Amino acid sequence: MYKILVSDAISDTGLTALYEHPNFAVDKKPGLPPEELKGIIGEYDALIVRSQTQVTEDILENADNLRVIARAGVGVDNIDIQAATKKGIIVINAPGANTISAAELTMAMMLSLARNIPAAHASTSEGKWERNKFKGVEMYEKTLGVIGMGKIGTEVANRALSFGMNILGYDPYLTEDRAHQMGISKASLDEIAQEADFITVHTPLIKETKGLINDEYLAKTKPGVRIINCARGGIIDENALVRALNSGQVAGAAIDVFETEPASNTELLEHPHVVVTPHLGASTVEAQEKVAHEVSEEIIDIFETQSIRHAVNMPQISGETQKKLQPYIDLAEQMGILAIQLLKQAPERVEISYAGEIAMESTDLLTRNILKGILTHHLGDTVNLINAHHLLKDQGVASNVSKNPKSKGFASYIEVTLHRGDNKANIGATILNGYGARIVKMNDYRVDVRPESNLLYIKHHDIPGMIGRVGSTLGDYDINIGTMQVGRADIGGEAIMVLTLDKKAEGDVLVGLKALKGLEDAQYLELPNEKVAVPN
Ligand SMILES: NC(=O)C1=CN([C@@H]2O[C@H](COP(=O)(O)OP(=O)(O)OC[C@H]3O[C@@H](n4cnc5c(N)ncnc54)[C@H](O)[C@@H]3O)[C@@H](O)[C@H]2O)C=CC1
Ligand SMILES: O=C(O)C(=O)COP(=O)(O)O
Repeated sequence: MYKILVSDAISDTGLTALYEHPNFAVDKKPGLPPEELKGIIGEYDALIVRSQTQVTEDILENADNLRVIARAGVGVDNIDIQAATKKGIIVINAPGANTISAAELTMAMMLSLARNIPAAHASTSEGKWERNKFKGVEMYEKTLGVIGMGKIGTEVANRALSFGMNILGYDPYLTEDRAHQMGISKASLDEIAQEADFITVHTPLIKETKGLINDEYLAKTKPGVRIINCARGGIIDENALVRALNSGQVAGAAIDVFETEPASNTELLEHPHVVVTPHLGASTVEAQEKVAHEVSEEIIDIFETQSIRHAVNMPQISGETQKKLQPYIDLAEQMGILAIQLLKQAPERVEISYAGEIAMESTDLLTRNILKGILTHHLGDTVNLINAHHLLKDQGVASNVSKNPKSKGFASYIEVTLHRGDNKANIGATILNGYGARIVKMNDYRVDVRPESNLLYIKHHDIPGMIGRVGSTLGDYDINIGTMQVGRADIGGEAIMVLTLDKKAEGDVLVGLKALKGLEDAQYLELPNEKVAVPN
């Protein structure tokens, strides 16, 4: 039974899949003080939050069983991702599920600003009739600057186009082509400052966007500009905004999100030209059901089938790339497992190279699988795909990944080399069309071995009778040989043998082999059964 803690107000309807699943038990405890959360987090396998719960490093210190933190929404700035990654905890979110709601709130805020609706409402409900005081402006033919043309920014731009606005979009990923297709203009931040009558921000809160709209930027804006923030508090410097509102440089601002929440900057909150809401962008029936439903389904998938779709601390790969990488995923981990056994000690340096078609794909997931295979040997089950890079660095191991789209004879080829001092071990592998995974290089010798559960690696001198002696020794121990491969550099020189066996070859068997004339070393290499694909 997996225990799930829901620590913010999340839609029960959206959580139905978890409530009804026999393998999951859900505890709903919204509004827990941090110390209480820290006290109980150790009991849980997954945590579901919105923006309120602050998932800090301190709280995660006690999260010994936690495998997943799910953000029922988009922004993950309330979660210490680095601390979660270090502990191997997957952080997922529900991108897209609240896009429409956030875009619609942005339009509502823009209209409220343009037509002074909240102030007019307050005055009218007090019995006043101040028709002149609340004269507004049209949005038609005005210029809207959209900073951050992601999912929400795009929906806002589309809606604003239908109001007859000219749209200037700024986003590091916005291309001329896409802007053209959408019927908007790609612009710089400065161009937006100079030309926009309304500016709305839709970026995440990250180092680059913190204080993006500050005194300096506001000084460059068109006098009388109106500013909207339905993204994250902190993208706009609140005190700078108050100064610009007081000077009249900014005619009005509509703010849904604040530097600290609940909001406490009274100068901003009480300003007559400001419209404020308490972080309501995603607060609709539809968005709340969708975000809760999405994270519930994904949590079930992660625990039941190990499939992850929206991890924030894992490489995001497209379905197409996933299909291409799939055959290599198990092979990558097998290569790591074999390479570390071959090296017989912890590596100081890991080199991974991708050649051919595979080098043209996004290979981070494969690298993580290789590193997981290597690190698990000494660090055990604490290693997973999330923390593999981190743990490698923590262990002081240098790593280098190189990619060369030119292949070395195979359509795709991966090589892993581990170094420690003068010692080195390497494994090269490929997927042969129609034949599956093959190890084609071991310690610089060419071989052709299917990765199977029981492998025997033998270093010997290239002298007559070697194969026979090894075969009969294994026979003495009742060990059947599946396949046998011999590789040698020069006739009569050093050589290797790689055998696939029907069972383990440990202890006495290795002692017996090592006693054979001409045999230098014998190593049993094991691949856990569950990591070995059914032979084809
Ligand atoms: N008020 C609310 O309740 C809600 C707020 N949000 C917030 O809205 C924001 C946007 O969400 P989505 O559109 O879903 O995310 P998204 O990831 O689809 O879009 C974000 C865009 O910002 C761009 N960006 C990053 N750095 C930038 C920079 N320095 N300058 C310009 N653009 C930059 C990215 O390239 C990306 O296209 C997030 O901060 C999210 O947390 C989302 C939902 C509800
Ligand atoms: O999804 C987001 O980024 C939001 O800001 C929504 O926050 P909430 O889930 O309403 O606390």
